[in-house]
Amino acid sequence: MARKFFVGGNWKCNGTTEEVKKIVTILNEAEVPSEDVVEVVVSPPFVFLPKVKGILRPDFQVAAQNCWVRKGGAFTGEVSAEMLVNLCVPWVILGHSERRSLLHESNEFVGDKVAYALSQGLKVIACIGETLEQRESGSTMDVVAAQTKAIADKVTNWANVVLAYEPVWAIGTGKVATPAQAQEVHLELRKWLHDNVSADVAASTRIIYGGSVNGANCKELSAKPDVDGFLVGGASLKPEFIDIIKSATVKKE
Ligand SMILES: O=C(CO)COP(=O)(O)O
Repeated sequence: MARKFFVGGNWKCNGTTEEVKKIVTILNEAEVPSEDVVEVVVSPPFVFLPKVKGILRPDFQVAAQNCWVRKGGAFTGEVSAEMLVNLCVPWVILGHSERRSLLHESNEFVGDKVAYALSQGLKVIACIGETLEQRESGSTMDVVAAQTKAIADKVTNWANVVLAYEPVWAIGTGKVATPAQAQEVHLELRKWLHDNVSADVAASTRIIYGGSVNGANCKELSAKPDVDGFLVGGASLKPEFIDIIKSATVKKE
């Protein structure tokens, strides 16, 4: 089954009303491949979501950067999956490494969040990835397999899940994984899905790469057979995000 290229823009905790307008204007004026070729999802901070959704071109979608693990209620400061559904926000990013490390979100907590968000009808960009220390000690695959297993243990239907492999050492560092490094982990993850979930899920689930992706390095990465798109941080706030979207048409090796 062909996997449609997916490009996510994670704006993280950035932007003012003015900057948000500017970014959306750039996106809206860009000529990019059609929705049949590439799925584009931008993820502003919660407070800008309704605004961005209201002015963004209809062929692009929005994602929240997080949501609460269960039904909303007395959880000060949290935003529930139900609220996102109510606002017609179709996607949510869960398990980002910044939340795993800074806010101590465990594999199990992320797995619960993914399952709950899916149960409410959201589509999920689920993030996994190893630290530099883990890579250097040779445990990359063990780490990403454990993170994926915590999700797989709670999820039965993978149709609305995109798996984002984001090595922590590559995030915001300018130190992008080589295309060979990304391909190696993506292929291993696909094998893991094949052996532990199903052949269908392995073949159809999009595995996207994140970590210092920019307009210059995206083409080489997107040529790799198991790189089904990107989750972009810093460069998603700049005009080069358009070049990254366009890398959807790069021929696979
Ligand atoms: O964390 C990321 C996307 O979620 C990647 O961030 P950078 O592209 O800024 O390295």
